[in-house]
Amino acid sequence: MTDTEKIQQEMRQLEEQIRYHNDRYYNRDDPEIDDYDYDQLTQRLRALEEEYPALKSQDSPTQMVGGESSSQFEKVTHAVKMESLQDVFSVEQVREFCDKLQESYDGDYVVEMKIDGLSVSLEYDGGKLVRGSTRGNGVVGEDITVNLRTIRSIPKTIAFKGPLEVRGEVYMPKKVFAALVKQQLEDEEKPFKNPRNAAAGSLRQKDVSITRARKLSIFVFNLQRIEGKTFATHSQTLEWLAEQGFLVSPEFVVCRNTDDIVDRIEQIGQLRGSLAFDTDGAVVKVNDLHQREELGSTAKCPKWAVAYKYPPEEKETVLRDIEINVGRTGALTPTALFDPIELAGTTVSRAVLHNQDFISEKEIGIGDTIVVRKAGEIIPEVVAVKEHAPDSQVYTIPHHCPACGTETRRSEEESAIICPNPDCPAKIYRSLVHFASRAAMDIDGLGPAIVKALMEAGLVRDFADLYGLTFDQVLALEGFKERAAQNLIDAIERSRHNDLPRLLFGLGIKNVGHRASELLCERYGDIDQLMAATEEELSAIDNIGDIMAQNIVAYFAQEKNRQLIERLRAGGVNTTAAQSQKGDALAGQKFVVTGKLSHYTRDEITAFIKQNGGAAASSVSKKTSYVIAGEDAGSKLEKAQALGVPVLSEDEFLQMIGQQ
Ligand SMILES: NC(=O)c1ccc[n+]([C@@H]2O[C@H](COP(=O)([O-])OP(=O)(O)OC[C@H]3O[C@@H](n4cnc5c(N)ncnc54)[C@H](O)[C@@H]3O)[C@@H](O)[C@H]2O)c1
Ligand SMILES: [Zn+2]
Repeated sequence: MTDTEKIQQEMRQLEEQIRYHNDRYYNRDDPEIDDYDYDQLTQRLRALEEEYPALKSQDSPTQMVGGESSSQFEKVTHAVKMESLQDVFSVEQVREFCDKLQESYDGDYVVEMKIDGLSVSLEYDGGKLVRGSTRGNGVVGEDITVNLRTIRSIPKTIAFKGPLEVRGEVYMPKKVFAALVKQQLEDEEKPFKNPRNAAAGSLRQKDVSITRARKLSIFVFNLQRIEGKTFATHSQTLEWLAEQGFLVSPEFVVCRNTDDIVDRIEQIGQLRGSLAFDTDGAVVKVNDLHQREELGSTAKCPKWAVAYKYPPEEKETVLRDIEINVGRTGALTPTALFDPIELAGTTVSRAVLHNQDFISEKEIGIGDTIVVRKAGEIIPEVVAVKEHAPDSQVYTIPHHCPACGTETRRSEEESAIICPNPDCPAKIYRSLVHFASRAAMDIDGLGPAIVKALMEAGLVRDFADLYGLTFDQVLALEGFKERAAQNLIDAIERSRHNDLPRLLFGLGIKNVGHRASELLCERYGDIDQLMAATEEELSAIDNIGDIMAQNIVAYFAQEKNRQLIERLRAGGVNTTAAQSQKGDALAGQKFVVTGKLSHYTRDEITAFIKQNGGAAASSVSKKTSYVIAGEDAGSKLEKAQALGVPVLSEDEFLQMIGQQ
């Protein structure tokens, strides 16, 4: 291979890697690598493209903004392109940027915090919020108005009555993120990696109640478009937007020269750990709006701004021990315990080591000096071994389960070491904790410590045993007074009446999360129907994959599990679903409900649509199959008539689904 060919090959490989990570990050909200490592890839590709312009691909990912819009949402074409930012990784590069600008510009700059969230556009007209959308690929984004309406810090009405579009960053406060991850770990769900992905995953949701529960917030950082008013500088627009009720870029500072800019970047760097939100950099912007126009943009970024990215903080410490925990599925997970260090504003002394491959690859041994990194709010991770201890050996996960002594084995599919014993007390313990957790059966007061006590007293060996517990048995446990014992018995009693998705999730069938449980229960009215379902039937349901279908069938094929279900039923636990789907009569059809209805509320009608396999949208388009119009239906009805979309009365719709 010639040198040129080698470079070309490297470039194509980098493009492919970057595209893969873009998809995980933007489209699936589930990145595999952290931003720092991702930025290394793009920097390398950009450097090669600059050096060898002839080898650069037409559609190189360095020229593209963000991701694709999901077909789950209506598309929105942005009136003003939502650009990305050119980023730099050293203060020298910030100076270069300013020096170059100052050849033609001698005005002020604004330095802002770069909030690590998700970019959105908000459009107002007549003083009302009329539409909100994601950035998407910068030109076409997704209509997420209903989701954005759940965010309290987004004003729904403003004093200004003209057309207005602003751009802001939706984020999840650090505290909310920490609580969410804690809950996800308790429920043994895959936790979000950082607040940015949590915000994106919460916002791009079909189920608006999830968005609402996630307590997102926003900072508005740009005036995209306005009619009937003009401004001279960016800082004036931010001040005016604040008067209109927007939360604008926090503590933005106007700087006169490069030294002030650099000082401010350093100050923000100091502040980052103590802020209530996650930041991944500082943005330097030309303040003069006329100058911005003059400077214009590249294919992807404005030329009047630059984003400085802070390096992730890394520290050295000594690895003192490795703790092994046996999870619900039997996987032995190793956790590093090291001398406490301060990282990104918090004290850390633990980091997950994932699996044996991770440990072997990095040659991690107890006593070694290790490097630990934490980028913003990201869970701390061991980057490398800095120095091996003199007698250090690469750690191996034990060959026997620390909880039951059974010989462990390697599960290739998860590259995990697992305890194969179905009666392993550690597994039972974790399953019971999961079963009782908030997202599952929600048995208040049945936390890890009580589960342990019940197991040690020999009272509980599986879920069904919980429903045979008596007041006297609980009272006899150490530390239980009458009141507490009664509360626990009452909470167990309440859980008998839970809807089926909770029970299903609580069973802990591999890969069957909270959402999947709901989907399954919409399709199957009770557990017997679900138990009778075949793999083909299950995997035909939207969002239920082949593997999940296999796991469900395998779970119910086991005699032991079938008996467990019978015993739960005998213990009075509800096994029917309240919200089961009646059919798929409306499959593939899209409805818009408008006006005042007489028999049902709009939400109820929407629920009927969904139960029958249809989809409900908030705005009428050519793709709308029917508009269901009640009394006083306004503009949506007019639009339907203009587009020739069929209009149904409430009664007609109810007849259609066999309700009348
Ligand atoms: N880990 C991964 O796999 C992966 C994959 C793709 C992208 N990424 C990360 O995503 C980023 C690239 O994404 P990008 O194109 O959105 O660029 P960017 O995040 O570097 O910068 C642009 C964004 O900054 C936001 N922003 C926040 N505060 C702002 C402020 N005060 N003023 C102006 N803008 C502000 C805007 O929403 C804008 O969209 C990089 O940090 C990269 O590391 C990571
Ligand atoms: Zn075991």
